[in-house]
Amino acid sequence: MAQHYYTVSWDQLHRDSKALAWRLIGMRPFAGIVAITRGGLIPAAIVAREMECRLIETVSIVTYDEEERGAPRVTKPPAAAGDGEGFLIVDDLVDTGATARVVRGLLPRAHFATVYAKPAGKTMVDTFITEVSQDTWILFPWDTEPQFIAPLARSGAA
Ligand SMILES: O=P(O)(O)OC[C@H]1O[C@H](OP(=O)(O)OP(=O)(O)O)[C@H](O)[C@@H]1O
Ligand SMILES: Nc1nc2[nH]cnc2c(=O)[nH]1
Ligand SMILES: [Mg+2]
Repeated sequence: MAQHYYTVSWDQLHRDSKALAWRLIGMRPFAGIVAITRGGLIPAAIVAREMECRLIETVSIVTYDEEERGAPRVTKPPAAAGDGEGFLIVDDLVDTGATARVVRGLLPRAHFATVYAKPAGKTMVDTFITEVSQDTWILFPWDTEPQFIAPLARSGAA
């Protein structure tokens, strides 16, 4: 179980994904983007919009069940990205790097970008925006919803 949680709002995800696009835009024109589903879908859409890229491919890979890690399982390989030459891979985050290792094996020549990164996996990606500690679990807006919190005075703090 994670020691800390880092909650990312829709606004923040949009800002951080745009920052990723800023970082990538000068690198080279990419022929297309490969989104790693599901987590990479929304960051990939934001990056694609900023880079005016209209060719989006997907690779589907399942590594976690909530916070429980398993062996990465490819449920749909990328169909039209060859060996990755000229393509940009986008995922929401790299944690241990296990998912990235498998996708790099499928698309060895692609540029790999994530919005968030943890220390154990960050060397697996070429570009990322924000680093969090290894014992932090990132909570994305699609995994959360606002809820009522009791006033401090009722919590025994006063
Ligand atoms: O670096 P790793 O330790 O491999 O972890 C990173 C991967 O884990 C999450 O995917 P997940 O397997 O939860 O599937 P999802 O994208 O469908 O939520 C996340 O979206 C990354 O793809
Ligand atoms: N939502 C989420 N999925 C993950 N998969 C691997 N690490 C994480 C994380 O920190 N947050
Ligand atoms: Mg994922």
